[in-house]
Amino acid sequence: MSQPNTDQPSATSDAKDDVQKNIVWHTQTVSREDRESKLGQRGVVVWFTGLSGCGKSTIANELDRLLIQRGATCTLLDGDNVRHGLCAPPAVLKSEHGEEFADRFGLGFGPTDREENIRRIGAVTELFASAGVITLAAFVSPYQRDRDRVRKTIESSGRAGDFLEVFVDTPLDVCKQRDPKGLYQKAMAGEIKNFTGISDPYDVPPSPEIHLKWQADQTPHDQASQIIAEMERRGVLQSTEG
Ligand SMILES: Nc1ncnc2c1ncn2[C@@H]1O[C@H](COP(=O)(O)OS(=O)(=O)O)[C@@H](OP(=O)(O)O)[C@H]1O
Ligand SMILES: Nc1ncnc2c1ncn2[C@@H]1O[C@H](COP(=O)(O)OP(=O)(O)O)[C@@H](O)[C@H]1O
Repeated sequence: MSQPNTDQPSATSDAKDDVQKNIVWHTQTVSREDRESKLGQRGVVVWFTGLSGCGKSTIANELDRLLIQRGATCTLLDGDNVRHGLCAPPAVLKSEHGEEFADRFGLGFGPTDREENIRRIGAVTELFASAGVITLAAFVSPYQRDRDRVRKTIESSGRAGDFLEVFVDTPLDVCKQRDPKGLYQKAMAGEIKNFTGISDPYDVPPSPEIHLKWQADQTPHDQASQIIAEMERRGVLQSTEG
């Protein structure tokens, strides 16, 4: 957070400081541990990152299904869906809230908008994880700095190891070939700007907890099972055996 300018305080910065001073953290009666113990699980965040079309949604959906099947309480936040509500673009907000509001709070794909997108989603995953829910999040999240900030948020409200970064490492050429929504076609034709992998950068995670390297013969079920095995190995998910 930036320090206030004490030499020439402006009315605006004073007002902002006052707002902050008047917001006080309230400790809750029911603890995170109480909630986790009731659910019989640890509230962790499994964060999928990778290019559009790499398989984040497909694998996350399969993982969600497998976790539910074994009795876990989990939820799935997915980029395309969240960008219809919590992180809607200006055009969606405009009719209901007006142009000024839409310009201020609507999100696109520029670097600052992606940063705010991931910040909002990170805050939501923290709320779910604090409630003891296994939270799956599937977002391009191309910037390492933004992903690291979410990790810090999750681990500082819970424990080290509560954030698992899953890098869905599918080559750009395979993603382009799949092109399930026709977006690469449009991006290559210059019809979509700032498209990750084409006209926008992607920071390869240097040390993800789980690295899903593309192999032609691997199914989404194989990859989701690999994640479950790694969660068990790390002790963040109870094994069903024994
Ligand atoms: N410019 C650009 N770059 C990347 N992706 C784009 C873009 N424009 C639209 N889309 C579609 O929006 C989905 C990505 O949204 P995210 O919220 O995951 O993006 S980000 O994390 O803020 O980078 C992404 O979803 P997935 O294909 O599921 O990854 C695309 O369908
Ligand atoms: N092993 C695999 N894992 C994930 N997706 C796969 C796999 N093989 C093929 N696909 C296909 O690739 C596409 C991936 O799209 P999607 O899951 O929406 O990716 P993302 O969410 O990363 O944009 C889907 O059409 C899916 O059926």
